[in-house]
Amino acid sequence: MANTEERLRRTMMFVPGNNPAMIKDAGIYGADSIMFDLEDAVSMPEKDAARYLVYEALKMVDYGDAELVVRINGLDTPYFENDIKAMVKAGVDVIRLPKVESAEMIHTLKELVENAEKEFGRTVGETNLMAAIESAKGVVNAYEIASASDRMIGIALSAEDYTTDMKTHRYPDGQELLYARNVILHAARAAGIAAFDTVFTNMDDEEGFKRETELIHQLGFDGKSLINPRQISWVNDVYRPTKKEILNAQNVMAAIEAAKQKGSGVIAMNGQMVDRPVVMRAERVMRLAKANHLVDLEGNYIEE
Ligand SMILES: CC(=O)SCCNC(=O)CCNC(=O)[C@H](O)C(C)(C)COP(=O)(O)OP(=O)(O)OC[C@H]1O[C@@H](n2cnc3c(N)ncnc32)[C@H](O)[C@@H]1OP(=O)(O)O
Ligand SMILES: O=C([O-])CC(=O)C(=O)O
Ligand SMILES: [Mg+2]
Repeated sequence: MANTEERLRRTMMFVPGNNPAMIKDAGIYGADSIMFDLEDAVSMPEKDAARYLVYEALKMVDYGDAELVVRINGLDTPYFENDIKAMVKAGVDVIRLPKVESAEMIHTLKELVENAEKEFGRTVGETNLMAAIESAKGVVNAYEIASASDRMIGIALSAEDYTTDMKTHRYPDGQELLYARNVILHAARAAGIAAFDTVFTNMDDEEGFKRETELIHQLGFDGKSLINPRQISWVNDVYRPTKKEILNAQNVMAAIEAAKQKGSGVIAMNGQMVDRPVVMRAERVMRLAKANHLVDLEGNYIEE
């Protein structure tokens, strides 16, 4: 299973695959993952041009440390096979398949990706996969989808299509998404991969966006799909650990190190038991602290 703790994936920003200016500058905003879209942001007559544009960008543009994801067209379209070939040839990090409803769809994707890796001389196994779940059937089959391949790094809720399938729409309190969010989270965690929340389409509603992000952060999502660069800092604000959380994490790491010296995996700290799960949470806080430049290279808190 891919190790989802290797990298932070708080922000996965959609970039329309037919927009050269947005594609060129997509790296400057600091998204953890940049997701070029060949699917619903691109109209039918532009599919081939968008594929070519994204292929060239993947090969030519320096996006720094960002993870590079491409949302290809669905398996029910005439485009996905060419999408897979071009993106694998260009060396994309992750292929995101939309509208996934079964493990078989991931098996098909995996086979085509593997064939393309062989055809274009890439290392077999280097292309990671993820699935967007956009229907009732996808939610019901979330665990079999999440565990369908050891290339899977995550599953994402796609609430625009999902609420359409459910014959509802999106409400400010998100009640209509609660079941799907919980199922997707449990499926991802049970499979040992990442869980991503859906896009928030009103770009000017900072308050509503932050309310939704606080909810998905509380539930345990790794991050969120975004449509606009201004949403990146709003997510990072919610995911940024506080000074108190960082200092506590440092104390936990020091306490468990002291316990290890004495040959124990558990120790008491200020009346609280510190064991493996507490240490794993502390490690995640420290990763977030580093990503937010709140600690120096030795892990010491940097006072503002
Ligand atoms: C349901 C779904 O399937 S959602 C996924 C598919 N949808 C998408 O991919 C849409 C992604 N988002 C966008 O295309 C755009 O944000 C829009 C069209 C919604 C709004 O665009 P704008 O009105 O230009 O937004 P805004 O004024 O905030 O843009 C500010 C800057 O950020 C850039 N920008 C905006 N959105 C993006 C983006 N998603 N990726 C990269 N750059 C972006 C703009 O080009 C602009 O750059 P500039 O200052 O150099 O000119
Ligand atoms: O993945 C997303 O959040 C965007 C999307 O396709 C949807 O909501 O249907
Ligand atoms: Mg969709």
